[in-house]
Amino acid sequence: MTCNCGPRQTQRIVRPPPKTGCSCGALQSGSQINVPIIWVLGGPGSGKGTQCDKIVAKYGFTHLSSGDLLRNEVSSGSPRGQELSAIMEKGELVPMEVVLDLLKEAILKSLPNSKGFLIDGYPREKEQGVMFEKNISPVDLVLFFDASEETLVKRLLGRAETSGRVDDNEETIKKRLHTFNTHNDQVISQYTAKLKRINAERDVGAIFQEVESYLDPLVASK
Ligand SMILES: Nc1ncnc2c1ncn2[C@@H]1O[C@H](COP(=O)(O)OP(=O)(O)O)[C@@H](O)[C@H]1O
Ligand SMILES: [Mg+2]
Repeated sequence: MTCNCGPRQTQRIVRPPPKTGCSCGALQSGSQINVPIIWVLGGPGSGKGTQCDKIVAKYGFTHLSSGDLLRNEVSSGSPRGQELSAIMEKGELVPMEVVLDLLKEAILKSLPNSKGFLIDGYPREKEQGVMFEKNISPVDLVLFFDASEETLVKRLLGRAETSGRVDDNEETIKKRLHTFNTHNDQVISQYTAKLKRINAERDVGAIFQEVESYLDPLVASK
């Protein structure tokens, strides 16, 4: 017996067109991003937050930390926040869609007034980077703060004394470092010309000088 409804597999997913002229489908609102987008990468404790604060002070960029967005969701007490909390306490990565949604919402909210975006601690996995560029915007620059495991542990244990973060304890730190090391090489290997590998063992000021040498030309060219 033949059936004329056609095999289910052939059903197409039709994406709605973006509301404005952009054919790449980035950002559902149709808003174009014409300010710099910078990913800030590095192991936990490598100084991403510290450098982002200095970048914000000089360039007025919007700093979005995926970790902070997630921690805000946790402290909102929503059911999604409770699930996230359990994952983060284990030092594991939360589902990709959740982080991407939170970032997208935050970018859209700040877009009208932003001079640029620092995306701190994202992407953690190769696929997260692919999804970001597909769904939000291409990245302009990838800053990678490179420090040894020994330095990272030392700084995080220092931060633990004041941060109150549930994941700043020795056992979770080790798991976070393991998670980071497992994924990071794959993430950064995707980017060649845009990737700036910065020696993060130095003092805060020396590191920032190098950061400025990448951001000044970028800002001038946008
Ligand atoms: N270049 C540096 N030298 C020494 N300590 C640093 C440096 N950068 C950051 N720190 C300290 O290390 C800890 C982790 O820094 P943070 O910026 O929170 O890292 P991340 O955001 O990458 O996890 C903080 O206590 C911070 O003050
Ligand atoms: Mg941080």
